[in-house]
Amino acid sequence: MAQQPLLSLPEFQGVSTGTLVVKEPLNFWGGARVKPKDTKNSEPVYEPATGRVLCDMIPCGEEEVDEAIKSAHSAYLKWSKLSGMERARIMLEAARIIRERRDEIARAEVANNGKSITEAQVDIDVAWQGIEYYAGIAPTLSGQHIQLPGGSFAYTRREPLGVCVGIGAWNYPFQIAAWKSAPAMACGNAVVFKPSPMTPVTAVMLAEIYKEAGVPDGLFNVVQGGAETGGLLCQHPMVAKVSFTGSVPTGKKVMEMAAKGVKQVTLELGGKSPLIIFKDCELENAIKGALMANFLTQGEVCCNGTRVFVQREIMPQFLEEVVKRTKAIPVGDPMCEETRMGALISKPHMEKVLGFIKQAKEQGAKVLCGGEQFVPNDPKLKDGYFVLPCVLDNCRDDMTCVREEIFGPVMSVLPFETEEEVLQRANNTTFGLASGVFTRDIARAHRVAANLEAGTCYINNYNVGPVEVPFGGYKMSGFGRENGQVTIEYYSQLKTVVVEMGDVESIF
Ligand SMILES: NC(=O)C1=CN([C@@H]2O[C@H](COP(=O)(O)OP(=O)(O)OC[C@H]3O[C@@H](n4cnc5c(N)ncnc54)[C@H](O)[C@@H]3O)[C@@H](O)[C@H]2O)C=CC1
Ligand SMILES: C[N+](C)(C)CCCC(=O)O
Repeated sequence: MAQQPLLSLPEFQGVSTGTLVVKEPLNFWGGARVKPKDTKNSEPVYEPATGRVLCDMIPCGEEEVDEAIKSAHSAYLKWSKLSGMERARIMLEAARIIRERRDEIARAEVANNGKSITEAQVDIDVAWQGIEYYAGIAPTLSGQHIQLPGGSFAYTRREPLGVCVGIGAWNYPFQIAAWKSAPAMACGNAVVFKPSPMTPVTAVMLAEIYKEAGVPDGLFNVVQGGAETGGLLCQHPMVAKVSFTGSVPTGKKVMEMAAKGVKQVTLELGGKSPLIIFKDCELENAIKGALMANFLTQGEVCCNGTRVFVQREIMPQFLEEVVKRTKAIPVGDPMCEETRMGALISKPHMEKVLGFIKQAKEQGAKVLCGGEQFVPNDPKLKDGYFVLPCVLDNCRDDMTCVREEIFGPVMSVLPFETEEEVLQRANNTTFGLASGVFTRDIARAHRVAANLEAGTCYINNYNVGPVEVPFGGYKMSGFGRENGQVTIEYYSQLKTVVVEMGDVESIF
């Protein structure tokens, strides 16, 4: 039965805040959208900017997860036989279609996630760039030839793993689906992706685009659901690998479940990253860097530099300027081009973030700006989950706002005196996702980068994420990498073939 592609439905065109209603099924396997079998556990999905119900998320059960995985496996058998050039051609076509439909996808993302359209467009660009990048790598995958005595030799083959599961978070729904599927597919794997139950809308768009580009049916599948569905995926015997983005506690559970089946795991977990600003920095850039490190996607970014260490001598100028610019961030309707900060993902999450700010005040922090719920004048936004971006002064290292991941628009500022002291304080955390340093002293910049315990260190910038560059954590922020050439290692395995050219020399 021919299905109309979801993207061509009128409901996805010219979407503005408060207008999108998604009725189509959001599961996808065997090359088509699939209606859920049992709707009894359905959960409402909200539009963060309005608090309105956007659609229902109907979780997949055991039978459906099994169907999706089997469909992935049959596609894997075909896809893995193609040459890298053949896979690349299809992936490049998918990247092209995403570019062409950037606006529709970005609008759907904004309706479901609440981030500003300006940011969502960049996210979609980064998604197609990831697919394009791994399309470029696919034809280069190769093994090694090793000469042995007597004319014998060995060679290695870089082979796919099989069916890979991706489990995504709600902060970058489309981009995470692309970042996980692109390297997996370039290596010849098939993918079953489960988005966060709060952002089920855009992953199925990616599935339809891959289909349109020409992947075999079943190569990229979407199953909706929460913890239970995620658990079924991690424990399924036909799954070879799980790549997870989310919180540390859930990451641990995923790792435990995967361990039972000796499945490979990539974990992209949370952070509480330090950004260190020395007095010899170019202050204008450091201020811009601090804003970029804290306020993208309403602060809901795993690698945000939320502990901003500022050398004492420049603290007054830094605070004055950062507060002025934070107050000037236009918060409101995320579909408007001028908006720079939209709504948090959910009401409970907004309350959690406001709770962190309240606790920070109780522990002695001073709110220099923001930190309150915001109700825009536009009546359709009155039930949205908006929080004004917040700068906290008088912070100490032992405060909850400095130790725990808030995942909201909250910057904690901490003074420091010396390089040695700030390095020790910056590393005094169980997380290790990212870090940043602003200084004009080249030697200091590289010394600090070498001594920070984090998977990424930005020198004189923050939160730039080119797809050519590996991204991932140290310590409890996870392991494995996304993006960059190295990620091929995490989606493939090496087979050694040993070839005897003479007779077998047996000792028996
Ligand atoms: N590192 C990052 O990028 C992110 C970090 N977070 C942090 O996590 C907090 C909670 O956010 P959540 O979305 O609830 O994160 P979460 O870690 O609970 O969920 C992430 C994904 O894992 C799935 N999941 C949940 N339990 C599972 C289980 N037992 N087995 C398999 N899959 C499971 C979820 O359905 C979702 O798709 C946030 O407030 C934030 O601090 C959240 C999202 C992204
Ligand atoms: C795109 N960038 C670099 C801001 C962060 C993406 C990582 C994430 O939070 O999932």
